[in-house]
Amino acid sequence: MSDTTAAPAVPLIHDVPADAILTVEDAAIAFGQVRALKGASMHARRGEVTAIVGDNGAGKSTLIRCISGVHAPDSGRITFDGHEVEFKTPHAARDAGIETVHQNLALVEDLTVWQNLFLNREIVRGVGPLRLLDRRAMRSRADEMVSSLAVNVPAVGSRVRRLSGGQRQAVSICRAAGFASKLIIMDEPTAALGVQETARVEELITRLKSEGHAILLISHNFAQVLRLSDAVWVMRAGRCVAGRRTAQTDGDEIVGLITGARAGDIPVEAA
Ligand SMILES: Nc1ncnc2c1ncn2[C@@H]1O[C@H](COP(=O)(O)OP(=O)(O)OP(=O)(O)O)[C@@H](O)[C@H]1O
Repeated sequence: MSDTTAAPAVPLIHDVPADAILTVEDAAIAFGQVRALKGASMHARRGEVTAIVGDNGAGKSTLIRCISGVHAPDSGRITFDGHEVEFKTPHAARDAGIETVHQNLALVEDLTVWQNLFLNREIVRGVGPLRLLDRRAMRSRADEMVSSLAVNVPAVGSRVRRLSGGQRQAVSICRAAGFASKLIIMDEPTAALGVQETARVEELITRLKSEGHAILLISHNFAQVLRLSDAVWVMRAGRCVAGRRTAQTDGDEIVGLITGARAGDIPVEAA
């Protein structure tokens, strides 16, 4: 069964469509006494924007940190691109094709756009023990990355500290998209942006989707979620309590699911 809105006939955690690139099943993690995830299950399909929404403290960031190798869940299972995975580090997740655009963007202010694009994945050249950074190759590849995504950044030689919030976000997204990523996770990508910059970043997200990237989007902005996403998962108190095709839901239902005014319908084990 491929429709997340349908009631499961058997007590599976949830039904997973054949084109899922990511599946999280029953992920749990505690930080001391705090059970941040209590058996969260969700999936994301290839070539779609999948949104995760929920109130503050619902577990959204923790869930994406488990997917992106920042935290190892205490229990549960994550399947990515057809394989069960246990990422020990963000680097391992990146190697598998999962890129994350964090809220703090992780850019170095005093470095240029191209240096940030290649941070920790520099191109080196040389023979034998003599290894040199290939600045020319990185600059030219950076130019290609920026122009292929048509992102609104000035020359790749500009220092990040001179860029606007939207331009920084674009650099960060460009970095995530530029390295053959299969899944791009974005945590509140427009929270700090103005109206026009938000529109540009949303265009960029739509373009990445049309190029085949799967995108996992955390956003508190319901209008944005309804505009951009194909599917939406609602988290409450450490669980994904409902999954919907976005076209089949609306803001009222989502708010009700977030607050608990509407019961969730994904079966979960007892607390
Ligand atoms: N490293 C940590 N140590 C202790 N508690 C944590 C840690 N990370 C998250 N938590 C707790 O886990 C719960 C879920 O937090 P999380 O940040 O995942 O929620 P969220 O849905 O992303 O919230 P927000 O929308 O406010 O960012 C919260 O109670 C939070 O305080």
